[in-house]
Amino acid sequence: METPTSPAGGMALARARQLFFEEGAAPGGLVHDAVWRSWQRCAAHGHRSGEAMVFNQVRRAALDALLEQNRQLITAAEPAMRRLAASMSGTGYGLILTDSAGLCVAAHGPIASCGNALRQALRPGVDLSEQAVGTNAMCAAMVEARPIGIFGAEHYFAQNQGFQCVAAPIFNPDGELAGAIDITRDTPGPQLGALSMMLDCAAAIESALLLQQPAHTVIGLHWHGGAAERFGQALLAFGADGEVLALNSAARRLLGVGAARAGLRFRDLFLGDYGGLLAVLTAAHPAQLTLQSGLRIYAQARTPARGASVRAPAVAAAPGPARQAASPRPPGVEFGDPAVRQALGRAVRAVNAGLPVMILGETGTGKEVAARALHAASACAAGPFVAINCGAIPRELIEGELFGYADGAFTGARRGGAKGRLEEANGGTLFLDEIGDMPLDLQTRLLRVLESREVTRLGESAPRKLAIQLLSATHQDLEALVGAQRFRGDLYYRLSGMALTLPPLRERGDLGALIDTILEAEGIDAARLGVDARSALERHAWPGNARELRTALRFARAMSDEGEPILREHLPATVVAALAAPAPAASAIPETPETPETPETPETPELQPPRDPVVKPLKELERDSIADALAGAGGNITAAARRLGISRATLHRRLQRVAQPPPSGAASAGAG
Ligand SMILES: Nc1ncnc2c1ncn2[C@@H]1O[C@H](COP(=O)(O)OP(=O)(O)OP(=O)(O)O)[C@@H](O)[C@H]1O
Repeated sequence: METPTSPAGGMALARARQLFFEEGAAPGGLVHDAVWRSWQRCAAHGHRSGEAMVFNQVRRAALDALLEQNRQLITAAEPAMRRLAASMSGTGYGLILTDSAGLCVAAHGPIASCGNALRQALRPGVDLSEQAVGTNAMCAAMVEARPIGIFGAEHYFAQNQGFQCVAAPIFNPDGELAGAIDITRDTPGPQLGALSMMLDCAAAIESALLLQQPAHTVIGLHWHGGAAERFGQALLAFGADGEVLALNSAARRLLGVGAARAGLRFRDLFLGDYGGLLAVLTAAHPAQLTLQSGLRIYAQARTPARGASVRAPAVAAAPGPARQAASPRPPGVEFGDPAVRQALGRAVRAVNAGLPVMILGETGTGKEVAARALHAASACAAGPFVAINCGAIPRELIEGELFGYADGAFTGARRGGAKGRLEEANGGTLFLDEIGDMPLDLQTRLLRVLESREVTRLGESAPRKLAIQLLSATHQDLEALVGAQRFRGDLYYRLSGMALTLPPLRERGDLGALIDTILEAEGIDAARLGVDARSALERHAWPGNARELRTALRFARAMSDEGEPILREHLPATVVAALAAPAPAASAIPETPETPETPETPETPELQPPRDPVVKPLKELERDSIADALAGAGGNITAAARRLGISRATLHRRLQRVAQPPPSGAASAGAG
């Protein structure tokens, strides 16, 4: 009688009800103990078995709040519920997801074929707690922390005795009760399959809940290295230093970990260290791990559904967790696109949880802008923001620049030594831009610093403590670089606690708002932008992304008279060229005949060899702006790049280009 997953015998149950409800006596072994305990709780609420009960739904405003509070659970349950709904179709079963208080937060059901009572229960917002509707499977399963079936007369209220229900509890990655999943019908009959389906469904929801959490690595565990598909079941999420961030129930069972896991680390569970696991972990092949008991088990990298894994740098624009962190929006920056806003909000949460965030995106998508915004929205906002462009520092200077040096460490070393950029970032954020360009030997050194959280200056032996928040960015495919052994896999894992992917401008939905924001930031009155010019901007594909847009608006300002309208002809040729390209429809006539015909849109917004007269001022303008910026910054490349709103690497590239003679046959535009 201890496993209430099948109904107690009819005679025994009738006698149990008589004993409990009429004689006030214990039903002994005539009913499952879990059912009896539930009856006792219902009696303690003051209910009588024969009284009329109703399925009450919370009010509209409370329903919205309830669904919002449980968004993470609902989102995690949605795929499994959809699949189950398909296999239940035509069977008379309904499917209910409740929160931990027994309130229905999602339901699927055969509305047409089921009876009125079940129809009433199958609505989000209905209070299905024991206090409201008496003994039921979801509440019993949550109280007993195991799957339970409640059949017919096991229900406390006589009115509910037509129900047959089976439920399994759902625990969140902290081991706390999140809710229950339940399958119910109002016709008698065998319950074959219901229990196992609820168990599997609860496990799938728990895994989905875990995969919603930002984590450095999520691994799937199993005791044998055979069937790869089983690696999804016991999941374990680690932070960047091997701290256990989350486990699902299957992992708790496998590892014998209870709800409390504060301070639990990789080495408390396994022999060896976390870095060792990272070195061998792949999604394709099981890696062997040894438990502290000496037993061997197998681990594989899991690719989470969204955003939070080392193996999945892409951040999908899927609905996020219930408690969204506010997306940062510093002045002069536009993150109006919902996918970008959501991804940034998640990244703020990751940063504040101590996870390093790797920002991915094409050139000019705003990776540095995003890094600064994350810093400004983080708990370290009061500390320094130190950006290092790993591709721009000359090879021979990089070590000293990053790690600092002691007095007399090398010829020309500053007296008294100097702090490196890493030390400068202490208490704040270190932003490693163009991380894919970092030389391999420095990657090794950087990895050591990040793991030990200590830095040793060149020529010194005593390490200094470092407390930094880590952000990095690249436009390269780092996984491919790891595959080609040009980037260390362990450093990649160390840096990508969460990947934040910035979409290219052509895929963003906030181009109009971004144009206005940049106009304002550049001090250009938005009213000056003519309709034709705006529509040209809106139709351009922006291969150079936000940077190209900013440059185009600066160009338009330079080409137009102060206070006069900005027209299409004031825009760079590359932008209006898009309009001159053949339209898919019959007519390829440009909107304004005076627009000069320009060649097809070049791949990058940067200067192409001058091919028509309109390109000439652009190149001259670039050379002049660079010269101005360098003059204003006293010749300092970093400061000049900052003035121009470009990275140091880009400035180096552009300096080289403007210094080059024009290609033969081209107009002598701007080569200085
Ligand atoms: N969200 C935004 N709102 C306003 N301006 C933006 C935004 N994103 C980028 N920009 C502008 O675009 C330019 C390029 O931004 P940023 O340097 O951050 O790009 P990036 O992706 O780091 O480029 P790269 O890969 O070449 O280093 C800057 O002038 C910046 O001000």
